[in-house]
Amino acid sequence: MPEQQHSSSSDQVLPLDLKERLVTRFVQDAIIRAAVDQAAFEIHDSGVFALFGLQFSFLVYDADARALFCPKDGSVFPKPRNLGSVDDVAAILRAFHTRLTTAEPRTGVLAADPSSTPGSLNVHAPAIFEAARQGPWSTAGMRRPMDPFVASILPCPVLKRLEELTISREELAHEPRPEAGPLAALKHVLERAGKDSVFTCGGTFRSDILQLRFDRPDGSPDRVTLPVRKTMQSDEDALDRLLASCEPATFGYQGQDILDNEYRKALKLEPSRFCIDFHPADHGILQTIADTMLRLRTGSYSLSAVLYKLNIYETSGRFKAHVDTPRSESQLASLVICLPVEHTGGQLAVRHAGEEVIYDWGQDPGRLQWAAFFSDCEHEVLEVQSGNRITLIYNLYVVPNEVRDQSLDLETLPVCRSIKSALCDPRVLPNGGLMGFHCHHAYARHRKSSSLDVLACLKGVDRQVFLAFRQAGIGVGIAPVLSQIDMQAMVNERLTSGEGQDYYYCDSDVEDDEDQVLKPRWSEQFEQLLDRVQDSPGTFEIVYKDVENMRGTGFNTFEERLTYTLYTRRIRGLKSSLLELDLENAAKAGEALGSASDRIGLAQGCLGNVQIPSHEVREGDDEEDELFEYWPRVPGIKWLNKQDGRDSELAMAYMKYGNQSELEHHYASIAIIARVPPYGTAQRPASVDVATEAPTTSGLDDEDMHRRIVSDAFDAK
Ligand SMILES: O=C(O)CCC(=O)C(=O)O
Ligand SMILES: [Fe+2]
Repeated sequence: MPEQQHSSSSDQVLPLDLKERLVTRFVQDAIIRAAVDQAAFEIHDSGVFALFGLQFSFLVYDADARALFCPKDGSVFPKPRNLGSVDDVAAILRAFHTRLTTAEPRTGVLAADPSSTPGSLNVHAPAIFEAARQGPWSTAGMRRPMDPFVASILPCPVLKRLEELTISREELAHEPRPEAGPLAALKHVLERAGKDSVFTCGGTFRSDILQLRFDRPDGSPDRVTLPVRKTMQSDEDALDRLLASCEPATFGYQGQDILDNEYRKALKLEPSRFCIDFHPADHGILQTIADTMLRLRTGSYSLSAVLYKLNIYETSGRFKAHVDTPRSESQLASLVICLPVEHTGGQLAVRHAGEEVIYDWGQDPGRLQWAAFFSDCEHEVLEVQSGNRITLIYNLYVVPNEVRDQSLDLETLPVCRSIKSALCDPRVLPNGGLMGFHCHHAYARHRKSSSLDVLACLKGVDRQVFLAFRQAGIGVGIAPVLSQIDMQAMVNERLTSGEGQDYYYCDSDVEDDEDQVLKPRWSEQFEQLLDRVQDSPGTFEIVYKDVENMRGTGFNTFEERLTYTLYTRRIRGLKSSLLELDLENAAKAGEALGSASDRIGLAQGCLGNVQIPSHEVREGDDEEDELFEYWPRVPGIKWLNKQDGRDSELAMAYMKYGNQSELEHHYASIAIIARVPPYGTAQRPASVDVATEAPTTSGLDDEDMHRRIVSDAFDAK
């Protein structure tokens, strides 16, 4: 947004006493937390807030002067550079206050006039305005009543945004101190990129008159013209006949089709029983989705839309929170097109990682309106208040045209720059090793086999991370992981069931083969393991540290934590798949996932059907040896983020509430694993200039290097 709009003549001028109140209160309470690259916010009981902009050369800090992240150069430093004390902050805020003159009427953002702010506090409101505009937002969930005046000048979008971004004093007190060290900046960028990544987008357009043809229950053809002309009784009658031709819509609950009006009150028509003279590709919708949600240009892939259902929600219709059942591994997103039929209510809420976007289509019944979202995102149709909400549902599949994303300018992505600069840092994995990133999205997997083209299907920030490593010439693959909740459940189960269960092999192929099923008794097992581990001190330290690091994660005893570590290492270590990964190109990466799936198995849904490569167990081998081989020698993967956020979503538990009962495909949590060569070797980037050409992969062909990295990774010294 151009800057001159901040001070447009329609802006409201704040009364002085409010300004005083705002600022006095604010300064008194000045615990201002560094935000990332857009704004820092603070809301107080009175609804007072402040915004700080993009151009901070320093960051405001709390009284404890914790480590800060500086968005300008990505550095993280333990103490503020430019600020001495809270008083300094207060002085700057006072200067800001004198210039706090306007409220942008549409967004309600209070703005300082950028031209008159002191250089040290160069508030760049456009970015803030942009963030605030990204609505629509709802005020649901507001924690505190707003000052009435502030409320009157702040429409919902900003309230919601501020509410989301606000960090209360209490929360701040409990926040872990920001991590220092060479990877801190990268971790921060990744965290933010995950939060900022677009998981849904929508739009609206005026369409021609549409003809929706459908089969009546007796099979005879019929049709309705849209938009329904209010004055035409024949249109209304046709709509009634359409309603009468639909069936009640079920939903999938734990593998069964359930009809439950409390959960889903809707009518549906199968695509075999209707057709419409409209296709989303004709209106540029697919292109917009590809541009916005994938940020990749065409050429490397296409999106294809396959009509899935027609849904009708009459008054009081709804569909509570669910995650769409994936129809194939290449299903990337779901598209909802709202047909021009009058209704109110029935908003579509789409959620991911704590963010929510609401589409309210009742306002403009003359237009076609649409929303797309990544299929692993939870969504919900709120209750329809009046009229009929009629939607077409499409599944969006990705169809790769060629393997590489040649058209992507990676240097435009902060994630790519940060990964590159971390790789150039000699302190980061100086001897090489594995670096891991837990994907923000879940991915559809086929239960039995996988032919997934990983790159084509990666979503949002996950895609950026994968590409960034590859662009830097680093071998990178993906691996299935179990969620912490799954692990917790499994660990508890194992610990409480006296008899060990078939926990090493749950693969139905090997289930019946008694010889291949290990049935340890945990305590003895642990003791033996510990003995073994303690014999090799280097290894023990690594493992012990990992186990200890899990304090506070819900695993209370050492034994629980060790069990967890054992599991996760066995899954995440992925010894055999990583050894065989040859991931210079995406096609191979696709294969690698497939083979990883065959050999390692997957954490399936929330119940964690853990499989261990059956071919790895040679008959007659000592079980202890097997165990030892899998576990203690695998040193830790350097994780760039925590595996969090998704556990609380329905994504992993969609098998509880899907839009369909069939479970051929399921969502799996996956991680991106990069094999980082030792610092100083030719295969490791040494300069932060991000190459814009296609990556050189010659380094990765170096067999010796490959072996060395892998053996470094697995044979702890
Ligand atoms: O009709 C809608 O807006 C969404 C329907 C939906 O989520 C589904 O059919 O799975
Ligand atoms: Fe759905």
